[in-house]
Amino acid sequence: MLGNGIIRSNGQLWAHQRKIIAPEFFMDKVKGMVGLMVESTVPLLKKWEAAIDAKGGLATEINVDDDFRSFSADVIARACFGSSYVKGKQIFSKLRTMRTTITKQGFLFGHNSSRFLPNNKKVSTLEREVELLIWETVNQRQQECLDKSSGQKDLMQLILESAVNDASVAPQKFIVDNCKNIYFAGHESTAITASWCLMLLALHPEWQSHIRQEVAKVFTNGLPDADSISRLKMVTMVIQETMRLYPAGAFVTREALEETRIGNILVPKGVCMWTVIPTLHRDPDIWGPDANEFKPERFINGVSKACKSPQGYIPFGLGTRLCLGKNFAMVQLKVLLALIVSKFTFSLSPSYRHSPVFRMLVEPEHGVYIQIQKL
Ligand code: HEM
Repeated sequence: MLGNGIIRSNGQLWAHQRKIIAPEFFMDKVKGMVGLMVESTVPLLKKWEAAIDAKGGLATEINVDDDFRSFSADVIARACFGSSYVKGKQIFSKLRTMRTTITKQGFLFGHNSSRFLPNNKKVSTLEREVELLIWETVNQRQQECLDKSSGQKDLMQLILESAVNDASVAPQKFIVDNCKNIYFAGHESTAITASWCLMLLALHPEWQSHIRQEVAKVFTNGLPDADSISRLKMVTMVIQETMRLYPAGAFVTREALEETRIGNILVPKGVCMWTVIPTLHRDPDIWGPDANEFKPERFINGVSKACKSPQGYIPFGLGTRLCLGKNFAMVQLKVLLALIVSKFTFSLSPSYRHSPVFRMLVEPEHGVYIQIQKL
């Protein structure tokens, strides 16, 4: 599903791809995207307001998941690719179907290649359709770049140039694989984290109040900007605690490139090690006896004071392969949560059924339903 893009590649090819993509998500670049993140939040806020108005202002049930997916799809498409949302939306929905089809077969990443399995035929068809759509978007983007000849290059343009200039890679595969990687890594992980945040905030109205007070103090004119976003301490703590309890990415994997000793375990060359993030994040030896409870206050003095070991908290992984969208995801989540909580009050709907499920990412199996009212 992810081809040979940045997520699955190693060695020279990985280093080359990381060098192109990572700078696009450095904090100074991300700070410049706060405005477009706010713009992408507005339709969601309006949609929820209209739903409440339609009920005469009474508490209204809302399923948040699809709206969060649309929001993060919009942000990533506009921030990185300048592509039209309509095409982006089709790509995301096909990638999502691929992800759920693959995980139905019980595989983690990649799928059994036997063409006799009925689901594999579906996955291959979806794969072809996704590649075609991405390629159309690339062509459209190439034309836009020619028309505008703008000095500012976005991620799509950088990937395009790199593919054309590098003789060691097949340009079409390089572009399609990396677009799929960014769409996949950047879109659903953020949307799912936002769903878990709303579920936990719905259960903890006192944290909605803390966020509201903070937002009132920090935002001028009720809207975030690059400076005020970095001062949202309560919002950050809520996101950190949510990602401790429900990290969207469930595993960090590493292959031993040579025989390696870890403590008193000898890991033979070629063995792949999987660290299960949710287990680590709920280990009472690292987090204390309240490890299963939602307590954002544990992060008040930062991650290093919240747990016994800095490697005990890894929602974005660690080391050289640390998630390169970490800043982008955090800022996006802060904008979204701050605006929602400053406009609405909400509780968990009786329709919500708690069932975290692993489908490459850990998501709420039946979605998150809330009862929401305007403030
Ligand atoms: C809340 C949202 C997100 C979570 C929980 C998350 C989590 C992760 C995790 C656990 C890894 C593996 C790190 C490792 O192996 O040490 C990872 C890698 C990665 N993430 Fe994210 N991520 C999120 C958002 C994003 C966004 C928004 C983007 C891009 C726009 C992104 C792009 C990537 C890429 C490209 C990698 C592979 C990095 C490499 O192998 O060099 N992620 N992410």
